[in-house]
Order: sequence, then C-alpha cells, then structure tokens
Amino acid sequence: MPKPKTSQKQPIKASKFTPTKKKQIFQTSTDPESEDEVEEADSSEDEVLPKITLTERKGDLFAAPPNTLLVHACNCVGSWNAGIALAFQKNYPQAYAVYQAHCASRTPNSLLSTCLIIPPQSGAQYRHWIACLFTSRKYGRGKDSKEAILDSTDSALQDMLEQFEELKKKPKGVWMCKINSGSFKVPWMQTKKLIEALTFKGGLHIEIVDPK
Ligand SMILES: Nc1ncnc2c1ncn2[C@@H]1O[C@H](COP(=O)(O)OP(=O)(O)OC[C@H]2O[C@H](OP(=O)(O)O)[C@H](O)[C@@H]2O)[C@@H](O)[C@H]1O
Repeated sequence: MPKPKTSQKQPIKASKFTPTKKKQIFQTSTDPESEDEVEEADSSEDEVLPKITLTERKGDLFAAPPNTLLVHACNCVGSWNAGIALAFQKNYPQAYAVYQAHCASRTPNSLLSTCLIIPPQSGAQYRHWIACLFTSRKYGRGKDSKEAILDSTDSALQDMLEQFEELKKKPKGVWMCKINSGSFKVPWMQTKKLIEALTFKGGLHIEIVDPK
C-alpha cells in the first residue's frame, strides 16, 4: 500500500529558502520525494556536510567502467599534447575537439578555475565522461605557480561538483589521476589535501588511479 501523504507544506523555492550558501552544498539524490528533506537540511547554518572520500590505487585511468567520470587537469590554451592529456587526446578524439572548441571560444582568464564536463561522445571507443579542470593558464615554462595552481584547482573542483549536481543523468563513478603532479609539478599530497577538504551533500567517493 502506498503511504498516504501527511505533509501539507508546499515546496519552497531554494532561492527563497537558502539565500546565502557556500559552494559545498551538493546533493546526489535524484529522488523527488527527498526534496523537502533536502531543503530543510539546507536551512541549517551548522549542517555538517560529508567530506569527499578518496582511495588510491595502482592502475590505468582508462580501464574505468563505462560511464565513469575521468578527471584530469588541463591548461587553458586548448592543448592536450603531453602526459596523460596526450593519452586523452588519442583515446577520446571527439572529446578533444569539444575541449579545443571550448578553449577557442573563451579567454584563458575566463577558463581558469572552471571545469568542463564532456559527456561520452557517440561513436567513441570508450564510453567515459571527462572532466577537464582548468588549473593553469598555460603549460610548460609558462605554467602558473604552484600556489596559483592549487587555488585554481580548488575552484575548478567546486565548479565540477556544482555541475555534477545539476546533471540529470549522472556518471556512475568518479576516477581521477594524480592531477597536477606531473607536468604541473605540484606535489600530489598538496592537491590531495585540498580535495579531502571539499564536501558534497550526500557524499562522493573519488578513486585515484595512478600507474606508479
Ligand atoms: N594511464 C594513466 N592512468 C592514470 N594516471 C596516469 C596515466 N598516465 C599518466 N598518469 C599520471 O597522471 C598524472 C598527471 O600528470 P600529467 O603530467 O599528465 O598532468 P598534470 O596534471 O601534472 O599537468 C597537466 C598538464 O600537462 C599537460 O601539458 P604539458 O605537459 O605541460 O605540456 C597537459 O596538457 C596539461 O596541461 C601523473 O601522476 C601521471 O603519472
């Protein structure tokens, strides 16, 4: 027997109910029944949101199951020409075209600290989502300082999580390489610490996969 509805209250628009919130307010549930509960929980200033959890293991990022979101760090000039980015270019040519077009239509400054989520492309060899975190304006010698890269990574990850929340059809899991730790030369432990400080409503697990 379906449970009779007991609540008489009308749904309250989030904009009215939660005027100022930090970015770390994410919800993974797509269950419409849970919307009232979510809005009530949002109203609490003291609400403790679950931290993002990470596990690290040796492996190949591209061995992720279909519909996984693969996360990597990118420059803002439209180039995936070295490191794991080059492997992304080879494995996902259609996604590379999307990334290039995105970069070509924006300035590096406007891209920095944001994230581009590319859904699986039709006809592609691998059915993966790709998250491009714009963590440095340029690459090589022109890359940003370590401090600037960490700062941009923090904002780009928050942007990724906001977009993740908005997706109607979500990726099945999230895998990430040790972003920034190769060409961008930021010690992995510093990026890791930053990711572990992020929260996501409903919780989120990220699997860190590295070949070494
Ligand atoms: N199959 C695989 N599975 C899992 N992990 C894998 C892997 N293959 C390599 N890795 C690891 O992936 C991490 C990141 O190392 P990367 O150097 O690639 O990236 P990054 O985030 O420091 O920097 C980004 C900029 O590097 C490039 O440009 P440039 O070089 O500057 O021209 C780009 O275009 C960007 O702009 C390191 O831990 C590698 O061991």
